[in-house]
Amino acid sequence: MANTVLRIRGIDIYKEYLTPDRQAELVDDIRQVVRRAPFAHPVTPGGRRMSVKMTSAGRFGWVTDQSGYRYERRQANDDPWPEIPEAVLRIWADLVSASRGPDCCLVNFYTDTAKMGMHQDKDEADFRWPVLSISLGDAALFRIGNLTRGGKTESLWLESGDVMVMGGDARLTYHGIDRIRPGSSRVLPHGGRINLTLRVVE
Ligand SMILES: O=C(O)CCC(=O)C(=O)O
Ligand SMILES: [Fe+2]
Repeated sequence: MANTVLRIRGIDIYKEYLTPDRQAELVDDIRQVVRRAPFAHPVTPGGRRMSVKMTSAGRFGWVTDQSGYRYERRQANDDPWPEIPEAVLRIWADLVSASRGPDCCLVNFYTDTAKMGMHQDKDEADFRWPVLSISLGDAALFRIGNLTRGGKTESLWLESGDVMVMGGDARLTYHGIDRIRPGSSRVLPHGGRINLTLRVVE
């Protein structure tokens, strides 16, 4: 596979990092995760239902509801979150750290019309650890902003098999997903997009 690494505003984007076989394996693994931790539409602290469906794997899951954004050790039904699949951990070990694994794999599912507003990932305790993001399925228009809200932005399409690392000075860069390009991938048989973000929480 071609391994073009783009660097945009300090964010590393590994285009086509995952072969089609690895992408298919990850999709199967995520299907198992979702069986044990079903997707839900989270509600923001402001009371708005997010268009993206979410679930998590790992020691912590990221949740949001009227009482705020946070990490939880258990699902709403008190079950622990499923383990992060080995194939997912391998990507972190290869690109971030072989000695310290992530605590959370947030799983986002985007239907054709879902999007995610500009935000920072800042609910983690130690920003020296990057956030690693894996894209599967339909392409998504990813917008990269600045360390404070507003200002000029740049956008790029994240495609199935792309892996991104937001670390260092770019760890707290504002980012979001403007839109999905429906029908752009066959990796998910029923369409849509899965994004996995790996985070060190504690
Ligand atoms: O879907 C993406 O590529 C970005 C997801 C994201 O920013 C997040 O879950 O915090
Ligand atoms: Fe984010």
